[in-house]
Amino acid sequence: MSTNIVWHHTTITKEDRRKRNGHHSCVLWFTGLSGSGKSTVANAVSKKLFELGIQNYVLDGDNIRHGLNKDLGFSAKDRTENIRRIGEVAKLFVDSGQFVLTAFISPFAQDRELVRSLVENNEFIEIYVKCPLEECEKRDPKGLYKKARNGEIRDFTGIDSPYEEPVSPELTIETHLHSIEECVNKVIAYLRDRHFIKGES
Ligand SMILES: Nc1ncnc2c1ncn2[C@@H]1O[C@H](COP(=O)(O)OS(=O)(=O)O)[C@@H](OP(=O)(O)O)[C@H]1O
Ligand SMILES: Nc1ncnc2c1ncn2[C@@H]1O[C@H](COP(=O)(O)OP(=O)(O)O)[C@@H](O)[C@H]1O
Repeated sequence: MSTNIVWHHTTITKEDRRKRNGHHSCVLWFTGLSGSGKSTVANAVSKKLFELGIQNYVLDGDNIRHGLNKDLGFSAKDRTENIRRIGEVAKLFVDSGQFVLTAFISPFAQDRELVRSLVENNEFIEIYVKCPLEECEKRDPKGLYKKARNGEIRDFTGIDSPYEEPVSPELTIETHLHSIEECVNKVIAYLRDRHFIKGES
């Protein structure tokens, strides 16, 4: 596929952009069941980072599937391609010197590992948004679990499509046990402790 295509190095490097921004750049990869709280926590962390003057952007499942990935459905093959493309986009954000927060179910461990391998060692932070299926189903913010139980939606994660739990994520947040604010603080504390952002946790 890529015959006759040569990688073109940019004049301004990732390091130049990081220096100008005054901070590191990385991927905060939120993964978890539908309704576990990926979007809610990612957006709240994004707001906090914004207030701290950190360049960041949220890539959200529903939004990406309206545009870039609107040709993809929810078969295992399409989910893998969904995550691969998002991984490539996330890599571009890291290269641009920004934090990128992604909120996708990303149910397959192998797909998440592929994204990890696209960026450098300290640039991928996997955040497992842990919440029991029963609680996600109770929340059902979009009414999708109800539809899945009624058979109106097929291949729904947690119902008739698998979710592979992260084995050793950088961070786990348990949204059925802790408030949104507590979950956000845990992410920010992690970033401070690892010197991704300045300040004491
Ligand atoms: N079959 C099926 N399974 C799971 N989810 C479904 C399905 N059909 C539609 N939706 C809605 O799509 C959102 C998940 O999209 P993602 O791109 O995050 O999925 S994946 O990572 O490719 O598995 C998911 O959004 P979140 O609730 O934000 O996770 C659902 O709203
Ligand atoms: N600690 C928490 N963290 C995140 N969301 C929570 C928490 N407690 C309750 N919720 C609620 O759970 C729902 C999660 O929905 P959403 O963020 O869209 O999940 P996802 O993006 O994983 O599908 C929201 O209605 C949110 O207000």
